[in-house]
Amino acid sequence: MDSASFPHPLISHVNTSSSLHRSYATTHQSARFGLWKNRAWNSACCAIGFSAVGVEDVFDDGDFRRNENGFLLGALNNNPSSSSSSSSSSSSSSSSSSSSSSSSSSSSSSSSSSSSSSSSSSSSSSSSSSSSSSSSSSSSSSSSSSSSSSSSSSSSSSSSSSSSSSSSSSSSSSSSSSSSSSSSSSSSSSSSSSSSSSSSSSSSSSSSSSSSSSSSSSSSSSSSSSSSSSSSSSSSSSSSSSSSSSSSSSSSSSSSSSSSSSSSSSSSSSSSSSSSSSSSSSSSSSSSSSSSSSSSSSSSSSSSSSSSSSSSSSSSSSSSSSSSSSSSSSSSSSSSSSSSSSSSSSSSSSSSSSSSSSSSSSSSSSSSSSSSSSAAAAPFGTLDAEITPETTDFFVSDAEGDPDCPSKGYSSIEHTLNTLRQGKFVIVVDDENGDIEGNLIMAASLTSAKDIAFMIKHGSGIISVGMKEEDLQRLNLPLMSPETEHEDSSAPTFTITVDAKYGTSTGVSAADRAKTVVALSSPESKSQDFRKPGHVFPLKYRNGGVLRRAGHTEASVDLVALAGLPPVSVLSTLVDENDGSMASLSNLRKLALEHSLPIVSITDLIRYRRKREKLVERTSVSRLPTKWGLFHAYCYSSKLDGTEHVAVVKGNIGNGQDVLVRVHSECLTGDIFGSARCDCGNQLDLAMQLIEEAGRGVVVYLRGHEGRGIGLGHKLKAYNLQDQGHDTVQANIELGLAVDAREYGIGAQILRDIGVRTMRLMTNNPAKFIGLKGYGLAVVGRVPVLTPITEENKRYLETKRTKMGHVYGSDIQGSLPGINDSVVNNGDSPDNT
Ligand SMILES: Nc1nc2c(ncn2[C@@H]2O[C@H](COP(=O)(O)OP(=O)(O)OP(=O)(O)O)[C@@H](O)[C@H]2O)c(=O)[nH]1
Repeated sequence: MDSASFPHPLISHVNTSSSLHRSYATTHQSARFGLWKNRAWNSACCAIGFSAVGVEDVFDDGDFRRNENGFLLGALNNNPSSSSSSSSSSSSSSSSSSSSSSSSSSSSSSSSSSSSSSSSSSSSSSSSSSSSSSSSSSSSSSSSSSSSSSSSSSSSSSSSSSSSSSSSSSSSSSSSSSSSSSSSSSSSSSSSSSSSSSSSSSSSSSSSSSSSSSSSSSSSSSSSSSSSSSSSSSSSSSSSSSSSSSSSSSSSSSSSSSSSSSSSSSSSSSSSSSSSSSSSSSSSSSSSSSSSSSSSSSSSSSSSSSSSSSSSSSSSSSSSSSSSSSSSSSSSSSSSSSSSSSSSSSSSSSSSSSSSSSSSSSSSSSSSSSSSSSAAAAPFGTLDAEITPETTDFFVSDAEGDPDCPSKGYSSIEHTLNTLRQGKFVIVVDDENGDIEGNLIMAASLTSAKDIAFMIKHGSGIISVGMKEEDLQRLNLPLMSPETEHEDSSAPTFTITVDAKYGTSTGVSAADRAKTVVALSSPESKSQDFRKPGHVFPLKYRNGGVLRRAGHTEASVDLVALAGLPPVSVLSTLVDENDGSMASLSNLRKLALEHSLPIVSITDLIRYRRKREKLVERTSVSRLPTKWGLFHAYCYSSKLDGTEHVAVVKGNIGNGQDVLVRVHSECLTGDIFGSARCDCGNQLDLAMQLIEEAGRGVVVYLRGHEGRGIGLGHKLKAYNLQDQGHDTVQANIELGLAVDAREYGIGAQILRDIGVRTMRLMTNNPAKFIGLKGYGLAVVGRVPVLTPITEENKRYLETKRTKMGHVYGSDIQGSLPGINDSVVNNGDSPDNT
């Protein structure tokens, strides 16, 4: 009948921990080349998102553009290590910068950085990164920066100034070196420098220099930090980490301090890493900054600056190593600082396995910095969070499946509807990735005694009737257990049972039950036409149907309604005729074959409905000046539940190509009150800032996503559990709630309505880019949204990485539902989850 679990991938990307523990692939190569053919991936994508190609057809005007690098062609940074750094400029004193280390058993590391500038383009990225270790040779890293200059006064103005400055800085590049010591910087021109540090057994040093930027009034400073370590790795690591953390804190404070001078966003990040065992090497990072008037980039120890007027920037980083992945062992982390996005230069290294990444960085804006700075910076090394450049090649897939086609082995929706119109049964199966449940369903209005006998023979014996709320109210049929409706969205919603009063005897025979079912389907029926309790079990359909809950009740009513029949269904769970257990998929298929019944998947039904129904309505648009700049606010109302969502739009979306997009889940505590428990507020700030800098983009703010869909009250309860030792995933489970009940279809439709066609999505969450694809949208790039890691949020972030598949690095270490899970928990910081 209806035990379908709420966490259906198409509805609420509820990431059960099991599904979340799956990783993309065991290797990056497989991530790059094998993933798309991976059936699990396909089904995950099919289930959660939609094929860009397929949906394009639906909307007709979808215009999908391939990544210019081409699918699968772009360099995937599969070097688990990378280096990152970021820098910031700050007001007077402080410094920034960061770095990461890499270890190499032997010797030196070189770093190079390159800066690239791009002028006009909106995108920029700066970056950072972490380090890598390689047993053999060297690693290099360097990186980049972002700048912020600050000037003047108010925070608001300053933020805009920072934005301008950072907008001027653009791009990042990365260089990578592979095995040997060479480093190549791929992308662009300008300066590169290298620094090297070496240490004998292990050392890490990081040096960074930063450049300053000054903007009109304010100053800038540069600083460098370096850390070195000596032999003992532990001490070195600790020292480096502490140094880095201190640098980070200083940088974060610098960001805030810069905010004092002007608030600009700047930020910094640092990272350090320590390698546990063997060695460490250093990396240097450089930062460059640009200001509106001048820009410079510098890199590492010696800084060379290039100036070009407006744009510029810098960054690069990379490291490489042949094979070892540092990410797991040596942890490095990075953080953020301002700027960037987009254009990534993907440089890649030549060597087989390594590639580098650079990335961009981010920052927190002044306003957010308060929260970030309020919490002590965490010692890095707990979160493997390399910052990477925007990537373009790991989630645009041809292999998502065509939503017009049924899943393999299932009947099409159209065929199913035709069958229902003829008064016949169909078998409805919930997601084959979960526990299978098959139900025999048909239109209640067309049910005969023979049909009920068939259901009794093959089913559980319980005959249920799916009904809409208004019909239940008309018949005065309250829920048997009202509290379950809200507390447990996965629970079937049985009302009190009934028998038709007229023309029946005991109510239990097939004929009597058929009469009851037909009576329930009649719009003319009244409450007094039924005896209560009885032998038929009405079930309350949740408004929105399978788009809200992927249950058999909703599926059956949706199908009957789509067939043009009164929206009342009859359904019964199919069981194994031999032992009474739940019928297996093969049993279901056998039954379908024997009786020529269509067998339909709820996943396909959801896809079918989503393709055809508009779920949001634009209700108003207004000008919205913000502290970041001028935006326009678009209000949308969900047709499913009336929730109002907002999209904040910058610039002219135009042809909708390559739009910088953030789909942000509501987090009252983080977004409004600056909670340091999570990174939400800082991410929102950063997204707004980056869009302002880009001059074009959209933040969709999804209400109802609070606490990953569990609501504010539950989230606060989850906080308490986390204070008692649970991680964020365990806390939700402990509360009996979904780990992640969010659904992104509404967000996708809002983006579509605004005119977005292809987007560079700012997220670290794979579920998001999967969930947003389709609807005539394609995700052509990912822009990491990395903000400072603090003592308060580091465990949360680490849990997101290890248990929820969030991707922080250049390598794909996160998980995606449906992909094997051997890699995710790779040993780093297990106790942090
Ligand atoms: N249940 C629960 N929800 C939380 C907690 N901290 C933040 N959230 C919610 O998590 C949601 C944000 O999800 P995240 O996983 O942080 O980030 P994301 O949006 O999935 O991914 P990004 O795009 O990378 O930011 C918001 O709705 C927050 O309210 C927590 O401790 N428990």
